[in-house]
Amino acid sequence: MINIAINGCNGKMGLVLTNMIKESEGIKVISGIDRNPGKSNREYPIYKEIWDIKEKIDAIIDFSHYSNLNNLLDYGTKNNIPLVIATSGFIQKDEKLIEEASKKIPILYSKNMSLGINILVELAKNISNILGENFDIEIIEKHHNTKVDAPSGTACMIADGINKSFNNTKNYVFGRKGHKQLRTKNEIGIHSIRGGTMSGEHTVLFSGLDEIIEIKHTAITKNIFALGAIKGAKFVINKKNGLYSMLDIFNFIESN
Ligand SMILES: NC(=O)C1=CN([C@@H]2O[C@H](COP(=O)(O)OP(=O)(O)OC[C@H]3O[C@@H](n4cnc5c(N)ncnc54)[C@H](OP(=O)(O)O)[C@@H]3O)[C@@H](O)[C@H]2O)C=CC1
Ligand SMILES: O=C(O)C1=N[C@H](C(=O)O)C[C@H](O)C1
Repeated sequence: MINIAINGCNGKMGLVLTNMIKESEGIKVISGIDRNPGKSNREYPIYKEIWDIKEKIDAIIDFSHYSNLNNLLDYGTKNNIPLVIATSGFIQKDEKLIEEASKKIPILYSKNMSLGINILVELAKNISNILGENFDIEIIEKHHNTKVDAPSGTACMIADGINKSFNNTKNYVFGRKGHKQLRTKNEIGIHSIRGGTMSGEHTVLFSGLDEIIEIKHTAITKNIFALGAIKGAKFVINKKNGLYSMLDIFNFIESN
């Protein structure tokens, strides 16, 4: 049995993950952490501080807030606990900290836990390699009206993937308010839409002369992210120190 703590257990993903783990074999939530522990009733204890966890846990799944990162990494590295980090909104400096911590413990970090998005990133890289500079690339992401960070981590992950195909020469342009010049060839536009209960939609547009290629992924429910996180926890607990992505997991699942 794999014993899990959920960081951000009172949030939307915390609830979906709790319910999905209940129906999964070989894995159980035994602790939760959230800044307002009394807000929800769960079948496991909820702590305000990660340092208060009393149970013996095998891994932590983090769907919380980017401001929690230091505590999470400190706790993980000091207690030798593998981490699945799904939270978004980190800046480059934070990602450097994740990389550093992964020298001491195994960390699975992915801005999107779904299989589909990870495939979309690979497709977008391939399309970019084929099209070269001839098409303008824009990414549009749509999420629910309670999402606190913009652009989505996934939109950045897609942009970073595409940028690799251009030897990291592209600039990112977030919206175009106030722009008084033409779009340049070396930009990737990133645009955020917020509304209702959309679980997450990402579209990449490759716009050329008189033709458009569009690839889109839609998360129909949040279950897909929870499922990926569960696979992530099962994967990461048996790994050596290092930084892993969902692509490592899908290879792992195929070969097992
Ligand atoms: N990688 C992936 O596939 C996915 C990643 N995510 C990411 O996971 C994170 C959580 O998503 P979601 O569950 O929808 O968000 P919620 O806001 O619903 O949940 C976050 C939880 O963390 C708590 N929290 C703890 N510390 C803080 C803090 N310092 N500031 C704000 N909140 C804090 C919140 O408390 P309170 O309610 O009091 O604010 C809340 O209970 C987000 O970053 C989101 O982008 C989401 C889905 C998929
Ligand atoms: O906040 C969300 O809901 C999501 N956040 C992640 C992101 O920022 O990309 C992943 C997913 O799109 C849902």
